[in-house]
Amino acid sequence: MRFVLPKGRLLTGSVEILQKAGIEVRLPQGRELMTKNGEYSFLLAKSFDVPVYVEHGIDIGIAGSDIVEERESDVFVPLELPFGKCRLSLAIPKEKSVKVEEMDGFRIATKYTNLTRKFFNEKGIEVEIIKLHGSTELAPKIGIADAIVDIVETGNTLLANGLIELEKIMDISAVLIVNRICQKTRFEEINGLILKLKGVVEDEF
Ligand SMILES: Nc1ncnc2c1ncn2[C@@H]1O[C@H](COP(=O)(O)OP(=O)(O)OP(=O)(O)O)[C@@H](O)[C@H]1O
Ligand SMILES: O=P(O)(O)OC[C@H]1O[C@H](OP(=O)(O)OP(=O)(O)O)[C@H](O)[C@@H]1O
Repeated sequence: MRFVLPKGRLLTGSVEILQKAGIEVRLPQGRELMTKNGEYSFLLAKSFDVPVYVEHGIDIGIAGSDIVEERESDVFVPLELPFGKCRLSLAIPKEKSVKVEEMDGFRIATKYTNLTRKFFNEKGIEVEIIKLHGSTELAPKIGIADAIVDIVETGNTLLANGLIELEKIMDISAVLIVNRICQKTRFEEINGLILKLKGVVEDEF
C-alpha cells in the first residue's frame, strides 16, 4: 500500500496517527522523496499536491480539507482527522471594514482562488481575484488588494497586520483521502485501515 504524506505542518500529526493505527511509518531521508517499509511505501509531497497524487493512483493520503476543496479533488474522504484545525476566512484592514455585500469591485488576494470565486459568486458579488502563494496578509498592507481570503488559526497573523476577520468561509482540518479505484478494488484492506484510524481518533480525542 502506498501512502502520500504532506511535507510541512501536517507531517507530524500524520505520522503520529498512522503509527498509532499500527502502520510503521518510515519517512524518506535526506533528499529522498519516497521510501519503503515492508508492504508500505511512503511518499512526501507538497501539501497542495497530496490530493493530486491520490487522484492519480496513490492509494492513501493525508491532506488539509482546504486543499481537497480548492482543487475539487476526485478522491474518497472517509475520515476527518483531529489535527490541522483552522478556518478559511475573509479578512480586511480594520480601518477599511465594510459589509461583504458592499465588496463589489474589490480586489481579493488569496492562494484559494476557486474557493474565493465560489464564495463571492454565491453572494452575487463580483470581485477581482489576485493569486498569491503565501504571505497574503502583505497585499492589503501595501495596497495591491482590498482584502484577503486566507487561513486563520490563532488570529495572530491577522492581528499583527491590522486585519480583521469579516466572515468565516469554512472550517478546515486534516482529512484521510483514498483513491477511488483503490477504495473499491482493495476494499477490505482500506476499510480495515479506516476502522483502525477511527478507533485512534475516538480513543484519543
Ligand atoms: N495556521 C495555519 N496556517 C496554514 N495552514 C494551516 C494552519 N493550521 C493548519 N493548517 C493546514 O496546513 C496546511 C498547510 O500546511 P503548510 O503550511 O505546511 O503548507 P503550505 O502552506 O503549502 O507550505 P509552503 O509554506 O511550503 O507553501 C493547510 O492547507 C491547512 O490545511
Ligand atoms: O492565525 P494564525 O495562527 O496566525 O495562522 C495563520 C497564518 O499562518 C499561515 O501562514 P504560513 O505561516 O503558513 O505562511 P504563508 O502565509 O507564507 O503560507 C496562514 O497562511 C496565515 O498567514
